[in-house]
Amino acid sequence: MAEPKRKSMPVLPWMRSPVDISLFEECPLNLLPSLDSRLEEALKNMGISSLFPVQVAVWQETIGPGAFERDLCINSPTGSGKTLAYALPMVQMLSNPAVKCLRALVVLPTRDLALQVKEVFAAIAPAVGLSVGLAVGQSSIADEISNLIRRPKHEAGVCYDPEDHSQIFQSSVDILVATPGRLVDHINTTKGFTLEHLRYLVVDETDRLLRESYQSWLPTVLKLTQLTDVISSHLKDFLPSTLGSFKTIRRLGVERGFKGKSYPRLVKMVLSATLTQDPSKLVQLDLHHPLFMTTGQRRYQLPEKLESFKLICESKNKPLFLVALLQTLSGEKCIVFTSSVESTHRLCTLLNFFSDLQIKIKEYSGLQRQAVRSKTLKAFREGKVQVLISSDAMTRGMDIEGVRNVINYDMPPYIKTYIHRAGRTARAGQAGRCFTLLRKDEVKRFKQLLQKADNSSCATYPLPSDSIQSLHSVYISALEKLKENVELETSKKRKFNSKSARPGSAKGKRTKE
Ligand SMILES: Nc1ncnc2c1ncn2[C@@H]1O[C@H](COP(=O)(O)OP(=O)(O)OP(=O)(O)O)[C@@H](O)[C@H]1O
Repeated sequence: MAEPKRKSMPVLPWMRSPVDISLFEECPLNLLPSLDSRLEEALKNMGISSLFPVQVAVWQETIGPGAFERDLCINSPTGSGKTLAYALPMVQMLSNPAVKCLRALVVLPTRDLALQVKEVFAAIAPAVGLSVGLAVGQSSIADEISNLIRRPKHEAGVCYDPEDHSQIFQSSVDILVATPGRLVDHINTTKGFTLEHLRYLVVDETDRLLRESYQSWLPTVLKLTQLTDVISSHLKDFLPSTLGSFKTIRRLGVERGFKGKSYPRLVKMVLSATLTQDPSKLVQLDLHHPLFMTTGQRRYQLPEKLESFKLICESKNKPLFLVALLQTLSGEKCIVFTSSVESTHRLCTLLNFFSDLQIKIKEYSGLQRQAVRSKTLKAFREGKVQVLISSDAMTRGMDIEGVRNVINYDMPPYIKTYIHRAGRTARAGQAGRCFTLLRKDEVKRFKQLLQKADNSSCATYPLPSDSIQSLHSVYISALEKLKENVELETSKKRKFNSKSARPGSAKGKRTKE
């Protein structure tokens, strides 16, 4: 008899005795201890009447007895409500500010994700006198600066030191939601942008953000928030100019939860549905006495009400199976994931040549301009588009109401990819289905991959064979059209590239944002 597989033990000792989020229960707002009544009202306006388990658990460690004493590392399934889990206690702690200054920073890997998180803050923060800003490069840097920094009118007769930015610039926001690249731009170049007063740092989708350096945003932020005024006077002349305004040194002070320290500790919360346990990655965060919070015993969890199915077919018949599947799903909102931006484009073009398919299908990928992506996303949210063909640009964090199905057109290479893709459905306790199209030779590897997650059973989805047969002739003609389309696009691209390469050509000078 085969020996049962041993669970892998985290290397870091503090990860071995986590708080188990699954032991917490939903809590009605009126029973949540110490919740500010204005926030309760704001939550009700959002349609929220109780907090989810991860939100209750984090509340206990922040506003409750935990009192923000420790940095929190939160591993909780997709759609379990992690955004509000960190947003709510931070907003409550920062409520009724005496002066406006940037005190909370939330970093996310993509613009669309940052926009989504900003909406959550914007729904609760104004209720307690806080404002939220966005630094994602969606608008011009000048527009962004004017939304983030205020320059108060000078009073007559008062002398101002032009070098002292704190006298002439003021933050317009208390909370900033940012992508790493734009954040570094502001740190380096925006006059008056300061992390001097920062009290909370959230690194959402931590494992994704720690995978790349993104212009060294993390060491930069940590450096700027760790230095004290005392050190500053000695180091001032030696810091590289890339660290931007030296006004980002934090002020001295004492606050609750930072016993024995003469300056406020920067509280960090890091989160993911697949939080890394790699010490070499986590060390970059410089966590203070971290507390690991996770759901259940298994490292990887899928949403409780997610059903997983597989469809086995030959490579060349994949489009046919996909079309037949989409027909059986009869217009339900659906995201189809492919392995690359190129195959996203090709598949979307091909599907739109299936004339009988009465479904609005659009692509969403990193190859497109942000404006196009945002427009597509809006149409998908509003239900004007029913099927989104996406590269992994949509994999993480995106919360779109009513997505009932996720289809892996290409098998996800890792369990983490499966979890994040599948997690676009079955959110907030709703039911959802994840279908994966597989070649015969992929079945075994896919089974092994799913075994790494809880509730990993995956039945074969029964597609009636006549539904596939009937599509053959349309498929042949759609393929022909796709071929013509690819040729046309290739020749257009060639022409564009040769024009761009000409010396003095305006297009040749265009740079990517
Ligand atoms: N207490 C609540 N009651 C009802 N709905 C909630 C509650 N908290 C969050 N939600 C909703 O649940 C959905 C998922 O929340 P959220 O996006 O924060 O999940 P997540 O855990 O961050 O997921 P992911 O790991 O995919 O980023 C959102 O639509 C959100 O509005």
